[in-house]
Amino acid sequence: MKQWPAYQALAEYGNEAKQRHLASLFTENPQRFEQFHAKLPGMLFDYSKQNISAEERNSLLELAEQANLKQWIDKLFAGEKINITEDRAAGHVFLRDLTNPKAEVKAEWQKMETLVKRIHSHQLRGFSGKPFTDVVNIGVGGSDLGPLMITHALDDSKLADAPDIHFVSTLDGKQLQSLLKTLNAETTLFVIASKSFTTIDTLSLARTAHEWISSFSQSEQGIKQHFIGLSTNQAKMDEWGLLPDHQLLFWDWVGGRFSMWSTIGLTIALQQGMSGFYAFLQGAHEMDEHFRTTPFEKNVAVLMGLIGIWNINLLGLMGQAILPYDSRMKYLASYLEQLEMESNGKHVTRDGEKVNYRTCPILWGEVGPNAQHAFYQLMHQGTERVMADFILFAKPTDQKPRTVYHHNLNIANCLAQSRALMIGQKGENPHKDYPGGQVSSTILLDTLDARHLGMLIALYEHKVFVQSVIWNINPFDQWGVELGKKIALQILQQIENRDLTDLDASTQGILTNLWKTQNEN
Ligand SMILES: O=P(O)(O)OC[C@H]1O[C@](O)(CO)[C@@H](O)[C@@H]1O
Repeated sequence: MKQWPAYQALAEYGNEAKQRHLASLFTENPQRFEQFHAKLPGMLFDYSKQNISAEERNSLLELAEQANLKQWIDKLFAGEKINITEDRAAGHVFLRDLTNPKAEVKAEWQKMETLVKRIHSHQLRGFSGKPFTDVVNIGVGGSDLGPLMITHALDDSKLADAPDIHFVSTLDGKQLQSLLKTLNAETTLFVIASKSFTTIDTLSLARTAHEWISSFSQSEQGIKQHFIGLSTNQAKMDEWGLLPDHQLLFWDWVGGRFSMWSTIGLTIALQQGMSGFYAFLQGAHEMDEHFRTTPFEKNVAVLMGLIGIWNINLLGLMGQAILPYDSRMKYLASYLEQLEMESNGKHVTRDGEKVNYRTCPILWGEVGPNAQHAFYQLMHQGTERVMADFILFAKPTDQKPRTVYHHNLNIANCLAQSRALMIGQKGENPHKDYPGGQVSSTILLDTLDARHLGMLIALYEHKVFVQSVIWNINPFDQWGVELGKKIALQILQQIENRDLTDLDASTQGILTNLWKTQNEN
């Protein structure tokens, strides 16, 4: 990044920008909103509350040109193998192009549609002949967080004949244990979602679910009706014993954290119907087209990515808050934590050189109105300078007076917080001083529905991609998660054998005390 000529100008601008107060940009320029927002149908992106001037933005746009961003976008959409460490394309964008689907994708959509119909019409039934009322998605990371977020957000518009959808992911087994207490085995269908179909978290839970169903039925064929698999690994699904028409495939060119656009989105289709799932894909495709074809200065994803670069690399901000002002977006922050930090949490360039600049910031977040009563104190008066994304939906869910009142109250709070963080206020004593100057962007979507959610998530995916290009890192692999998994398997064996050999003193000490406590009970 630092080799590009535009970076030198940016470094100087950055030092100047650190000296000014964000609020002064508004007093100096009444046209600031006009000049620092971008729009596309259904979405407005306001970045006027970022500490950036028009010249600084121009230099960022030049940096994008010099880093060959346009060529990288073309490579992404051409399906080139840009995930070099795994020798794969990153093809999630192809899943969303419904007018021009790949043959293998079309075939799988058809299979998914058939399965959804069989479940909705009660053709598919459990071991005792009863239809399914509940579906439990067993998966983790990308095989959990996307569908969890979307089905939670869209629960109000669930189809009348849709089953209730539940999610379990944690290998401690507690989530599954307490969920099973509320379910009827005769009417519960499990979806085993795993790109690799080797993840121990998912397979251990799937085995527990299988034991649970088996404790109610002796019929092998009947038990098989209760399980569906979603994976790229057909052989492993066969080995597990899944029926062929209970297997939905996707492909290695779909990354785990980009997989809810594939058959991993089955629970979304079960809740919203295939038309709802396609609306979700369509929204994402609209964002893909915007990203692919819009000049950089009006391109929301490019601007969002570049503003992140400005904040992180030139202004030194390392915390990114995600603040949706709608409780239906409860899981957005968890989802984006994986999307951004698993993608861009890298310390070497595509060529394997150690970077000499910062990459992905630390993301955290919460539904805005709750976060106001939790961590906003730090943002208003702490010592950390952070950046925030406020996400707001324009339309209330209905026109009932109480609904409209709550909606307006919510909007007022969102706007009050971004304004207070920006302008600050001098207090009667230092304890009541608000320094202000905390930067934010606001994403205003027309309404919360499948299409707009598709647009929002694709926007963040492309922002991540833009930043990866500027940082010259590969956002599509995740080698960092492997070491812990490997060590966990070794330690599990050592726990089972009560063996402390070659473990560090801390691990030995914890295990010794843990075993002692277990023996006491
Ligand atoms: O879908 P799988 O193969 O079970 O993997 C689950 C998750 O595990 C990870 O590999 C990280 O451990 C994620 O990238 C992925 O989304």
